[in-house]
Amino acid sequence: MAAVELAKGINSLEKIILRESRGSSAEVYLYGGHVTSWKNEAMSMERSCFSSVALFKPPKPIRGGIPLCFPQPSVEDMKIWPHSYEFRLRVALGPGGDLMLTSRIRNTNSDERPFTFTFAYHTYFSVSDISKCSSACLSKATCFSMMNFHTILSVNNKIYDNGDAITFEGQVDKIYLSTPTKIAILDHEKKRTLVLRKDGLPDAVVWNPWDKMAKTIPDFGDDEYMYMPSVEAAAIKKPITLKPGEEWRGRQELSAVPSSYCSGQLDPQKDLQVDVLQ
Ligand SMILES: O=P(O)(O)OC[C@H]1O[C@H](O)[C@H](O)[C@@H](O)[C@@H]1O
Repeated sequence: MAAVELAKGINSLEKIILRESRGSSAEVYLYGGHVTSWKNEAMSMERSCFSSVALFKPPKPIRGGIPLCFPQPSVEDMKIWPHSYEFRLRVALGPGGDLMLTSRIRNTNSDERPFTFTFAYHTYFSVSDISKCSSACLSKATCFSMMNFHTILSVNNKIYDNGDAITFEGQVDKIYLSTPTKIAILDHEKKRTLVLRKDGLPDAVVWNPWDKMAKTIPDFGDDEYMYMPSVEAAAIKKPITLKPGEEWRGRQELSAVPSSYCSGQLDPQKDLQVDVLQ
């Protein structure tokens, strides 16, 4: 049976647990509207993950899961972003265990002031150990002859290898502009594909601190960069401006499927129209 439960989480922070009738579940901390867990029991996999050393101590954000990157005014934040807004986050689990996040942000300034913001669903995915599996999977990954997992971008349900697929081989922090609405993360080790669909969020961020930077982040385990890359649906290049009363909507949907892509479904000749900022 589908169920929604309010429970105490780490450090007594309140969280909502969603359970879908076929066994999928998700957990959302009310602090930050932060999804910390998304599981699909049918496939016995954790789909998103949070750091083992994550702090659950406001006002610090929680490391991992799906932090919402948006001005979240504390008294200090209000000094640089002095606005009033209503933010409604809808978190839903679909019948197949898909996780759907819909954010609605409305300008509630009582004067005539518009405000401007950028936004991202800073999604940390749970993937296999890149360094441990790469050589084995190199030989298996006949479709792409890449390392054990990589990201490809797809257009209109057809999957295209971009010929220079994004691989995680070192520190990365890139913003891809005006990407297709669907991004797939292929994890050959786990033989599964994580699919991110987005709406209202034209850009995408790909981030992984890799080993050296990971050691400098207090709430990120030294080795966790190997298991939790971040691929984020975002609106960055063109900030969103809302006048009082106006509302913006940005949606991200995640699903997980067994990897079934093969070379016949790929067209390496197709180029993606993606600008890389850095
Ligand atoms: O440490 P955080 O504030 O959570 O940020 C972690 C990372 O998030 C994003 O992906 C940004 O593009 C990176 O520049 C940043 O380092």
